[in-house]
Amino acid sequence: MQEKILILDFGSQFTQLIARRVRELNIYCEIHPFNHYPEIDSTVKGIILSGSPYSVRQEDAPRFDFEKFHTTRPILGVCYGAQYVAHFHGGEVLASSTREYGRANLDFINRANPLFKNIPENSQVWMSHGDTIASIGDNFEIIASTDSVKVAAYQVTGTQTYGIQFHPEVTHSIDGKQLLENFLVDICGCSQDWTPDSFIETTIAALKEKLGDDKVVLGLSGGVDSSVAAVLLHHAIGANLHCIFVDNGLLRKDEYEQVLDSYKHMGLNIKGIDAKARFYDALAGLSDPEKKRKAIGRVFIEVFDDAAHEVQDVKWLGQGTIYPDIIESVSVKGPSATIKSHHNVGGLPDFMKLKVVEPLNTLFKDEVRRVGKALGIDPNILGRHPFPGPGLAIRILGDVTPQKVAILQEADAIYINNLRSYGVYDKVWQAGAIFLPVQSVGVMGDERTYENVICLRAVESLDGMTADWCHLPYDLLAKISNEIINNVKGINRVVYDISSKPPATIEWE
Ligand SMILES: Nc1ncnc2c1ncn2[C@@H]1O[C@H](COP(=O)(O)OP(=O)(O)OP(=O)(O)O)[C@@H](O)[C@H]1O
Ligand SMILES: O=c1[nH]c(=O)c2[nH+]cn([C@@H]3O[C@H](COP(=O)(O)O)[C@@H](O)[C@H]3O)c2[nH]1
Ligand SMILES: NC(=O)CC[C@H](N)C(=O)O
Ligand SMILES: [Mg+2]
Repeated sequence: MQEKILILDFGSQFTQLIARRVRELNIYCEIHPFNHYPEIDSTVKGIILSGSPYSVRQEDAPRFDFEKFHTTRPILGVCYGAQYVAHFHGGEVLASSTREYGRANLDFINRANPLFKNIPENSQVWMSHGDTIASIGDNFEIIASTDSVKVAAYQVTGTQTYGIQFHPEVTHSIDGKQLLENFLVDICGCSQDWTPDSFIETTIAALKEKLGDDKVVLGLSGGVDSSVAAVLLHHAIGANLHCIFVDNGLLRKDEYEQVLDSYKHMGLNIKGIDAKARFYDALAGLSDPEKKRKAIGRVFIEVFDDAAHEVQDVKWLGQGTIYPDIIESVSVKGPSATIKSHHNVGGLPDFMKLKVVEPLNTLFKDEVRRVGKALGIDPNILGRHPFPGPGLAIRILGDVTPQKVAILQEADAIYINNLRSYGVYDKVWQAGAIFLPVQSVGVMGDERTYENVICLRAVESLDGMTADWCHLPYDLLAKISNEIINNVKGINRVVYDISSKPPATIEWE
């Protein structure tokens, strides 16, 4: 059985980052809401309590059953997690006079404590809190301090429960990774054997057992996630995997033909379905982003359902869902406020009698790429920028028409080809052109024009959850702008998006 670390989420913006750091140490972990987690069985080697936007002093602050785990497993409370344990066990948490946000140095460290093994004097840590642990219970021992935060780290004496006020998961905590490794390896006893190869081996074995001789239909999009999912399933069930690639009329220029061709070379059993008209019909007259997404999701399901009937006796629908898709749709206080409906999360409609198989639903994107590499998948497929299932429909603001799609495809192709020829495509996490339904005045060949605007978007990111806009070179932007305005009929202005996520999102709808 796969050993793991459980991360209980109290709503911190850094919870995912904790998970990433744990995974980087080749240790498997799962995030669960503080009030809704699976059984703590023998595979759970330790528990991390996340930070939170709440204060432990608030009436409605998240509470959980700490006594249940205390002394049964090593526990590391981070920020809110540390404050929580201190506050309810003989100590006191108060509002500090100033909010402490940023770098600090540990001017006292108990070097004999295993949590601080190999961590140098004065180690820089990163703080983000408005409350402070003013006093601790008798059986607590301070194991690190800064000049303004006396209880920067503590241990509950005689137990393996620790609390730290700073955030080891943030890279500004220079020795944060070492501290996490100390906790996970030395204190929890994790074996660091979770690698792409071990993932592939256990996943293929588990898929074989789960699927037996059943047939699976998988939506293949040409993207990284579904490609890796398809190859894993292909290893497990061979010819019983039936891949379907839908031309929804919302793909990039020439993508349908190129993708079909590259998959045929991989030995996958793949069928292309031209459903352009069905998607355009469903989108006609819709301009609300959520309505557009819902309509696309519905048609996808209908097309998959038809395809499944054609194959006959299909029991499963395969999907390339990855971990962030799932995390984004759960929250610590009930279902999260929906920011965008990702069409592949949330289950299938009742009429579809298929069970869902999602071999990658515990992986982050970079882990999916590593697994794909270990499976020998073409680097050109693995290196592709993420492209949303609803495709160009959510990059055309407002209503979608085949004419607008054609304009956007041309502009987008010029943009992406230039990123490639300039050698920056692989440095960018994701790029795409956006069609703005805004007309502005221009002048071309002495004639007045009154045409639409294309916005270029390019971001850097690790997993799509947060993102910064890319500082693309001016000469490259100038070349792209020129080419688009000179070659794409209907466009007379190009702008560049300089918003980061949050508060903006990567896609515009
Ligand atoms: N045109 C399509 N044809 C068939 N299935 C699709 C299509 N577009 C999306 N899907 C399905 O929806 C899932 C979610 O799409 P998503 O874009 O998140 O993942 P992806 O395309 O596999 O990877 P990437 O994030 O790199 O684009 C895919 O894994 C795939 O199963
Ligand atoms: O499969 C998908 N179905 C969707 O409905 C969807 N919406 C956004 N995305 C992709 O998710 C990442 C984050 O996007 P946002 O910052 O726009 O939310 C980015 O990589 C987006 O391209 C989607 N992918
Ligand atoms: N990052 C945190 O967990 C913050 C905890 C608490 N809300 C505070 O401000 O101190
Ligand atoms: Mg995609």
